[in-house]
Amino acid sequence: MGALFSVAEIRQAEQAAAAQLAPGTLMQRAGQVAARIAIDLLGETPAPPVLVLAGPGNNGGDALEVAANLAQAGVDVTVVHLACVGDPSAETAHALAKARASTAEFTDALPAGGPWALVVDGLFGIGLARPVQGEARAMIEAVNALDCPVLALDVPSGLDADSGAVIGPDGVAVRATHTVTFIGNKPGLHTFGGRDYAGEVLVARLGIAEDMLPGASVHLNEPHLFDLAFVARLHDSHKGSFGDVAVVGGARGMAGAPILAAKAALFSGAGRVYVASIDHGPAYDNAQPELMFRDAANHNFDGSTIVAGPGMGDSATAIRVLARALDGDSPLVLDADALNLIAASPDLQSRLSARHASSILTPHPLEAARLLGVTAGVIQGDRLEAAREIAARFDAYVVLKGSGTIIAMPDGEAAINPTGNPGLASAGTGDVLAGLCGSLMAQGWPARDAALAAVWMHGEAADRLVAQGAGPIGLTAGELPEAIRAVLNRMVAERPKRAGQPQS
Ligand SMILES: NC(=O)C1=CN([C@@H]2O[C@H](COP(=O)(O)OP(=O)(O)OC[C@H]3O[C@@H](n4cnc5c(N)ncnc54)[C@H](OP(=O)(O)O)[C@@H]3O)[C@@H](O)[C@H]2O)[C@@H](O)CC1
Ligand SMILES: Nc1ncnc2c1ncn2[C@@H]1O[C@H](COP(=O)(O)OP(=O)(O)O)[C@@H](O)[C@H]1O
Ligand SMILES: [K+]
Repeated sequence: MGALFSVAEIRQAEQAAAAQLAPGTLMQRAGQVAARIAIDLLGETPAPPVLVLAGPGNNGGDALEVAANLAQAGVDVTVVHLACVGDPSAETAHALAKARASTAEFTDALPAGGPWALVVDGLFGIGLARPVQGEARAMIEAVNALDCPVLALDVPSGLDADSGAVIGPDGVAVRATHTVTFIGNKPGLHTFGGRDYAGEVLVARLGIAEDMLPGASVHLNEPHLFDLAFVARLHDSHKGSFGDVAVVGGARGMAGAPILAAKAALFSGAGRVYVASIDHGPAYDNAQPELMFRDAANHNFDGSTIVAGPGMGDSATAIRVLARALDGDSPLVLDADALNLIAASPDLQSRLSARHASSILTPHPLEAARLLGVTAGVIQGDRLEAAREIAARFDAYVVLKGSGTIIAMPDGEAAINPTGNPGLASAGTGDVLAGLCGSLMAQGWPARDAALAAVWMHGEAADRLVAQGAGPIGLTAGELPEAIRAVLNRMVAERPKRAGQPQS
């Protein structure tokens, strides 16, 4: 469930399965299932014609199978086929003959006509190895200017199925409304550009048994991954039962960031929440009088889960307090300035690597780039790999934020988050996420489950706010904690009643 496979893994499974099947079977199955999806998308109204774009390789072969199937079902189909330089594969040649023999109409260039009821994108799949140029590029640009549904076969043409990056430099990719992806789901459809280019993703296994695929180390982040950590509260409990969170931050002029993190901790159930200010913070917060304010330099963090970084600055005090937090035994969430300070200091890095207690790091791509000494472009070019590398380097749980947030574990396991929306692209939402991670750990959640659940619920809360009309435009970080509270309570209520300690 929710497994994601690399292109190399898919290729291996494809070869193993093809060896046991009559030639062309997988392509024919791909064509049949995609044609059925296309017919569903067309609906029942007498539809205008469908445009099928078939590239030079086997992705084009799939498209030709779709064209033949649609034509056979009585759909009016126009095909543009980019012939390959050498000979096509036997199965593609067979699909071409079949489509040619059908009622599908072939043209050499993209017809100016339309409107199209649907475009089927079978230009390139997982075999694309260089930026799309020339005629194919012009076709992709033309398709992206249309406003009809676009069904991509396997992968939107131009997108890297491993990373979600448009294959570049200066590449283009099809913006599909739907993608039917073959054999197994792929990480690049869900992170970075993936969510924008792939649209709704449907997986067609093509009859390949699960045991032909390797055990996946990457999954979509879904609640079943962290289900056991939800526990109902016992009546006989008190504030000490649900842990203390201390948010360290709030250098001069940045007092709001730790308050957002602290508010998230409070609204997600931490028993007591402190704001430990770096630079003589406020005495109390009028809007949130439950929060307790302390001076970070003199605060005793023993027994608290620490969330360090929001608005922390880079003063000598910030560095001293961070070093103390790293050396201690408290579970730790490291965000924002805490990550920047660590990136700039080999000493803090070795303190982080040497920790025995759990650490969750929540970098956005630029903070991740500083941690690895590369550019944000390099991080985005392979988000999965970057998150895993940081996790391995610091023996920590890593949340690499952005569309399709990656959660990477120190053992190499990783997840890609499907919830959330661009309403989260505003200042302060990351502080809320850090506070939520800390709150779950303070309540006894293992770091792995805390990271997975916090990211999922943070995104789900934003999705619900958007459904209520509170975004994506103008969604504010301060609205998230209440929405997160609703998500969390619903999730606990919906699950079998289990009281006591969260389990991994
Ligand atoms: N094999 C199977 O059993 C099954 C495979 N399946 C399907 O096959 C797909 C993979 O097919 P694939 O390996 O043929 O690669 P594909 O994605 O069509 O692209 C390669 C072609 O594009 C060309 N090309 C590359 N870059 C280019 C550029 N910039 N501009 C122009 N041309 C460029 C490249 O040319 P070359 O580099 O060789 O010169 C080659 O001709 C997979 O995604 C799935 O849909 C399913 O049917 C299930 C069963
Ligand atoms: N387009 C998007 N889609 C989904 N989530 C997003 C998007 N943009 C930002 N987010 C989420 O919003 C949060 C932003 O965090 P961050 O960049 O640290 O901002 P800040 O430091 O201002 O709080 C992260 O959880 C990130 O994953
Ligand atoms: K495609």
